[in-house]
Amino acid sequence: MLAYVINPGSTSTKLALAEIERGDNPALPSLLRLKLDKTEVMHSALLSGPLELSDLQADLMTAAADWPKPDAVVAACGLIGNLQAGAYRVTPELAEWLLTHPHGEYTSNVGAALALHLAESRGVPAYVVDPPDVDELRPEARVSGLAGVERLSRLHTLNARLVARRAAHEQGVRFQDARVVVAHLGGSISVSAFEGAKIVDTTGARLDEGPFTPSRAGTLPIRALLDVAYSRPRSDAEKLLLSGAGFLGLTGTADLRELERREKTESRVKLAADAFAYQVAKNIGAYSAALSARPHAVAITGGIARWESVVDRIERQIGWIAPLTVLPGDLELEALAEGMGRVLLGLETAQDWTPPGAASAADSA
Ligand SMILES: Nc1ncnc2c1ncn2[C@@H]1O[C@H](COP(=O)(O)OP(=O)(O)OP(=O)(O)O)[C@@H](O)[C@H]1O
Ligand SMILES: CCCC(=O)O
Repeated sequence: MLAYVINPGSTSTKLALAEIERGDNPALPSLLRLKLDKTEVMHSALLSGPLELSDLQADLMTAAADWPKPDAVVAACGLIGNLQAGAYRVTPELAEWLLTHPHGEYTSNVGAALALHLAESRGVPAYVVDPPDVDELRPEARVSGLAGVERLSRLHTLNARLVARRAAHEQGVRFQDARVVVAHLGGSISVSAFEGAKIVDTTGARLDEGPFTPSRAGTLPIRALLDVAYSRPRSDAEKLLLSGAGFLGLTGTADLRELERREKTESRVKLAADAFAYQVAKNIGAYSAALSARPHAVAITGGIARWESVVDRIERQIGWIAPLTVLPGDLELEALAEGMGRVLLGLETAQDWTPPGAASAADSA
């Protein structure tokens, strides 16, 4: 099977021609064979209007001009409304909804429109896979200690699901039978618990919970949070918590490659790295406890998984919980291709998207 794969980013769009086949292990049917021919289309500004969209559509058509006809086109997408994980058919309504209801700074809001354009030009269907707001939380995971405040599911779904599946397969366990904890350690961070192929609990990835990040504060003591909130306007508080905290606030830089070099000679940097590894380990422990039994695997991914001494510290602390899989960087193109492949190969069924709220409005009518 062939698919065009699109992953829009803030400065470029990653594209791939993916060849996807069934693997040869009948015990692990979703362990697919994947060949990706990757390319990158640069764009100078965040897309915000129809002109920029048509420019990018034209760029992608040029990049894929010589590619053979695919069976489908698949793209990453933004928030589409608290759904189950998996593939969703892109309709003109979904593409338009993502462009006109962008929640937050999700550059991938444009993904569905790009996929639809390329797919229509080739006469094949378009899909999006595993949006960031996939919501499969246990009912009790939703409840906070303050009535009316719900915990949200918003995470690095694409990468985390792929990494969870690979970690399960590494232990010889089918994803739907596995319990896995995934820590995505990138520019933003989420730690999530997977059971029965569902994301049953997560720290979330933005103004939610979890470890500090290169420039975000992560979970804070409530009294400190109140001090921050009451000492400045909300927008300044958000700016501080999202882009003036974490490693940046503790050491003066969010460049972790630089900190990796400095940690041997600077006690302040070593303490920050110790604290980061400690917070990640504690969250892995907490999300292991969200599972019904000991996890089959723990996995670490994202750019920070390249910082070897941090990974070593984490492994020393959580090694007793389960074997550790380390997959540095992000594998979003692979995740999109595999998600598409599972549908094209008949291992999963694609779902139809309805706008958030449409079902409940219909129910109450
Ligand atoms: N070799 C390395 N050693 C230490 N840190 C590294 C290394 N390589 C990358 N990083 C850090 O990883 C982080 C970037 O991770 P990643 O590329 O996963 O982030 P992103 O894609 O920008 O964001 P996100 O993962 O939240 O979508 C940066 O803070 C960078 O400093
Ligand atoms: C998945 C969410 C990532 C972010 O908002 O940083």
